[in-house]
Amino acid sequence: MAFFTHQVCRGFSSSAVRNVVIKHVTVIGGGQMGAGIAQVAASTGHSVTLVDTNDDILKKTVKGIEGSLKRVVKKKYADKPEAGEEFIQKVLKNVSTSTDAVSVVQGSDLVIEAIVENLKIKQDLFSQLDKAAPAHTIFASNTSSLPISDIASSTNRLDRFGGLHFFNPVPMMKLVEVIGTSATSQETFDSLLNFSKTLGKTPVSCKDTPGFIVNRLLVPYLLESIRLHERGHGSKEDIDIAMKLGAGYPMGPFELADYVGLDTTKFIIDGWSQMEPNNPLFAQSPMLNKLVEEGKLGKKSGEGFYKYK
Ligand SMILES: CC(=O)CC(=O)SCCNC(=O)CCNC(=O)[C@H](O)C(C)(C)COP(=O)(O)OP(=O)(O)OC[C@H]1O[C@@H](n2cnc3c(N)ncnc32)[C@H](O)[C@@H]1OP(=O)(O)O
Ligand SMILES: NC(=O)C1=CN([C@@H]2O[C@H](COP(=O)(O)OP(=O)(O)OC[C@H]3O[C@@H](n4cnc5c(N)ncnc54)[C@H](O)[C@@H]3O)[C@@H](O)[C@H]2O)C=CC1
Repeated sequence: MAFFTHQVCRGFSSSAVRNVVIKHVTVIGGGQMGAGIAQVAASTGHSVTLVDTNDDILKKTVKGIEGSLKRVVKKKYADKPEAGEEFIQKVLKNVSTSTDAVSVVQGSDLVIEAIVENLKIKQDLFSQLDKAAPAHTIFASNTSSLPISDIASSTNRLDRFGGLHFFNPVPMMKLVEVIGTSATSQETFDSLLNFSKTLGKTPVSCKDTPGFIVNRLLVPYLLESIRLHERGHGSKEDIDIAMKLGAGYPMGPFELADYVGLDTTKFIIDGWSQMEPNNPLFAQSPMLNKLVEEGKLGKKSGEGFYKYK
């Protein structure tokens, strides 16, 4: 259920929106990001419905959340294993699953989309949800690289649409980028900022520009690392060691690209190179393209630049 503060809604089309205190969250996409977002929301007392395309994926996602929670409690409840187990069960009770996004959004204050990085697929999803969700429900995309305004254009709730960009692995990474478009209402933006804080994260405000802040800097760096290797100027192992020990990064660029997912990395650079074909920062990488074509998508598929068990 939603609760509203009694503020005046300034100059936006919706009559239904005030600052929404978010209690029930629908997370769409149970992959790496959706699982992490659902886990963190459920751990901070929100009731969460997690949606994916089939029950096998959802079972795997919930198992993954349980595994991640075990890692969290191992540290947090090191001296009190029973309290740790109790915490895990409490969190898991806050999570339900569904393969029918349209039916579950009816009870949601916030929908966070974390499906494949493809504009048309995201637009199709939101267009359907827009017809089913209550007026007060805020929609947010976790897109890495697509304009939020383009995704939102498939709906009639432009004032109640924003970006919530989390980082991988969500349980560990403290940042959330909150993105407002020119049509996002102040009330929606504030609700998203407040929600990020209730998750224990630190939000930063971003404009709806390509890659927001982090990815606009990070993705060209990842691609330039791959190009450096393609030019024969360093092995991937040496480049990874160099950036960890020479620049203090927790992962080298090849480890990180594998961790993010090579398909997602390629989706990002494909979109930007189409938008600005002459920008050398957004140039394609034959090596990245080949790996994705071979289904080597990084850690999640068992092989990318490196092999994983
Ligand atoms: C593409 C986009 O749109 C945006 C993005 O997300 S870009 C990617 C941003 N992310 C990064 O840059 C990540 C960089 N890497 C790191 O910060 C770290 O390597 C890391 C936090 C992922 C792992 O830390 P690490 O010290 O290198 O490795 P590791 O020993 O496995 O983990 C340390 C602890 O982190 C915690 N941890 C790591 N992953 C976890 C997870 N998924 N769930 C819960 N806990 C986790 C655990 O407590 C773990 O301790 P245990 O080994 O006892 O389980
Ligand atoms: N991987 C990363 O490091 C980050 C990714 N992102 C963004 O988050 C989104 C998801 O990325 P990942 O979790 O890495 O992808 P992923 O490939 O791990 O998971 C995507 C999930 O969405 C599901 N899905 C696809 N279409 C669907 C639909 N129509 N309805 C319901 N479920 C559907 C898939 O079955 C899959 O389980 C992308 O937009 C990506 O750009 C954002 C931050 C970091």
